[in-house]
Amino acid sequence: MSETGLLSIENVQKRFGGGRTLFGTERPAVHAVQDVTIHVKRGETLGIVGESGCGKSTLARMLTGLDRPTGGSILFDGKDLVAEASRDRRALSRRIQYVFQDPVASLNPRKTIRDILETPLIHLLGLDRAAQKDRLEELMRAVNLAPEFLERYPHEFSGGQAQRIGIARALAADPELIVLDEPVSALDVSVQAQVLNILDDLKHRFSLTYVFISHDLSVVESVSDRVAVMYFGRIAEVGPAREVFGRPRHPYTHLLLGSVPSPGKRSLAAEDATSELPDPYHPPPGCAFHARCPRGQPDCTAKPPLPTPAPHGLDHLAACYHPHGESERT
Ligand SMILES: Nc1ncnc2c1ncn2[C@@H]1O[C@H](COP(=O)(O)OP(=O)(O)OP(=O)(O)O)[C@@H](O)[C@H]1O
Repeated sequence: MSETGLLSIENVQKRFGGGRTLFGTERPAVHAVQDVTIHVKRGETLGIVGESGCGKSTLARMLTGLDRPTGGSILFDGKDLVAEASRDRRALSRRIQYVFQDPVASLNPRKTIRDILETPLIHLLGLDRAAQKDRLEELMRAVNLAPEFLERYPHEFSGGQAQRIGIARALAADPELIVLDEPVSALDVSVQAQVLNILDDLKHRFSLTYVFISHDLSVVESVSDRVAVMYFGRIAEVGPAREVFGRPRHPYTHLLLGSVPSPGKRSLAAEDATSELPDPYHPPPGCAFHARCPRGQPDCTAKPPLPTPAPHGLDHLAACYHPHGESERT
């Protein structure tokens, strides 16, 4: 794996609402993403995990230029992503692609698979007819679908096949980075494994970098080189996957891992832990996890803790005043 940084997310914020109405009253604001800093190397898979409403999709949309941050910066290959998106949206779409959660809904029902896959080949890559034909066949082979399927419509496919088409569409642009937002959550477990295998194969074959978003801990653990655990819009913990899962430092990560129903089945853990999420319009002072935290102390309510490196490694950070220590490995 190359050590070159491809994506630098620096103190990124996204606020929805806020400001004042025409009559001068304050509009309520939600801070969907706050002070998020993550670096992704070329060839790496960054997993982002957290329960519903923690800001995962908002972050994903900012990474693909669909939403603008209200603060901080996102550098893609050294260049400001927001500026690139407004200067040449098409060039950015070529390099960064997005795969959606709902495979069937994300495909235009009135278009054949050929039309769907040709669009990026023509509009983003400008390929001629002969090159399009070769590339279409290559894309179908890459996602294990027979070329005959090109003439069919999305509703004729199962969820797993439709997601493979969604992946082929992302791949058609010949991107460097693919942001996968809950790409297997809508699929049966047996089908999830097929899609994950294809993603792994494609990543190596086409030297891709992935940002893989999921509430499913076991999926994130199986695909990620690094993992960011999000809570209430912020990074609770980030580090190499084996460290975050092997010796979690943040009490929230412990809670997620501890609510695992049975060995090897972590799929519901994030959802199981969704009790008492703070009100996003009235965030608590200090650490947002404090009220649920078994290690909470009075100092936790002063101000939000900053991500701090672990004694065992500078690349394993936890935003906690009282993190679990080296001796408490799970
Ligand atoms: N367009 C919007 N306007 C106002 N608030 C929004 C908007 N989009 C998201 N939010 C709020 O921002 C917060 C983060 O939402 P987001 O969808 O990013 O979370 P998520 O982790 O992806 O959740 P899920 O898995 O349910 O999609 C939530 O409180 C949500 O209600």
